[in-house]
Amino acid sequence: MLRLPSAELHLHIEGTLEPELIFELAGRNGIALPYAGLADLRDRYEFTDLQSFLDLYYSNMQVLRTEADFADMTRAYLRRAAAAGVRHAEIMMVPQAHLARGVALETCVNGVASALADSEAEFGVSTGLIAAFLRDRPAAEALQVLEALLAMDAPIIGIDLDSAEVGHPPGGFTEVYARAHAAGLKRIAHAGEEGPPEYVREALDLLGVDRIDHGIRCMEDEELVRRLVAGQVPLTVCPLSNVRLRAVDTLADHPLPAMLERGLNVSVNSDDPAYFGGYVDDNFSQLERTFGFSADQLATLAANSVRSAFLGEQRRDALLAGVGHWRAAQG
Ligand code: HPA
Ligand SMILES: [Zn+2]
Repeated sequence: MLRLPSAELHLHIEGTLEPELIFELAGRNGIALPYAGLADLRDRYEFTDLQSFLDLYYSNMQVLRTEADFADMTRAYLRRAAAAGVRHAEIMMVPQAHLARGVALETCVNGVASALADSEAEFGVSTGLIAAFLRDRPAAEALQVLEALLAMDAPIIGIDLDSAEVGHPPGGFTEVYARAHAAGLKRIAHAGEEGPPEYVREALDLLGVDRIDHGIRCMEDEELVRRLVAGQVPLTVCPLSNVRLRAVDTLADHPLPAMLERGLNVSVNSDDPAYFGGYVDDNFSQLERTFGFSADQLATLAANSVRSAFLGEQRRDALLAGVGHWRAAQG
């Protein structure tokens, strides 16, 4: 069967480090991991909330040392994403987490960017790179890193804000977002994953975001839902992530069907696929199984992802035509 083509807009490249690659990179770099083996590492993928995931996620990043490590990780994701039907991927990386470990900005940026540069030819996946900043670190540090990225002419299309959400509202980062806007970058922020609807509103009003990552808690605020529908603000939803981080109890409790029903501009994304039980195709197939989504609903989700991507007109139209072709093939 033809794979549903889509754009993946919410993807942390460091969250694509599969256990096998973690061990391979640790071996290559002479790093002793605190796990008895692959099974022991996998056993730790039981999360109670966002923070319990972040602790393991930041710890595993220590295996990334060289440009080749970042490039290999990125290439492995692109290969897997292509198999999942992803035709365009906007990929986040988190420079501060690597700088804190003594890895140079050039090492991580150039490593990821080198794999992205070959992606369209190698995997048929067009790409964009997004720098994510840590909201639980000072905004001044984020601003400093943004300036360094601009100074090195890093090939980024936008910025994002991630990590521990509750207690770290978007409003603290207005200066960073204003600087990014002035530099011609797109603005994205995680909001409304664990944090309240008010954080979504702040991201819109104070940061001027073009897109919200997650945003699922908007459903608690009718006025906010109306505003998001009216503006067709893209919400990059990550269903399996929300289950694994206990933002929802089970997939059957996920608000995605209700969000679609309300006319919100929602797409399906994998977030940190190595940690959350699957890539975009896994998300789609579990949604289909749980909610019995129709071909029209699946095509709407895919078309939303393409329309919400920061793409040139030609590529966007080609990908939308692919979604139309998939829909027609479903009968
Ligand atoms: O889902 C997430 N939320 C916040 N920060 C993150 N960093 C990686 N994944 C996530
Ligand atoms: Zn995320």
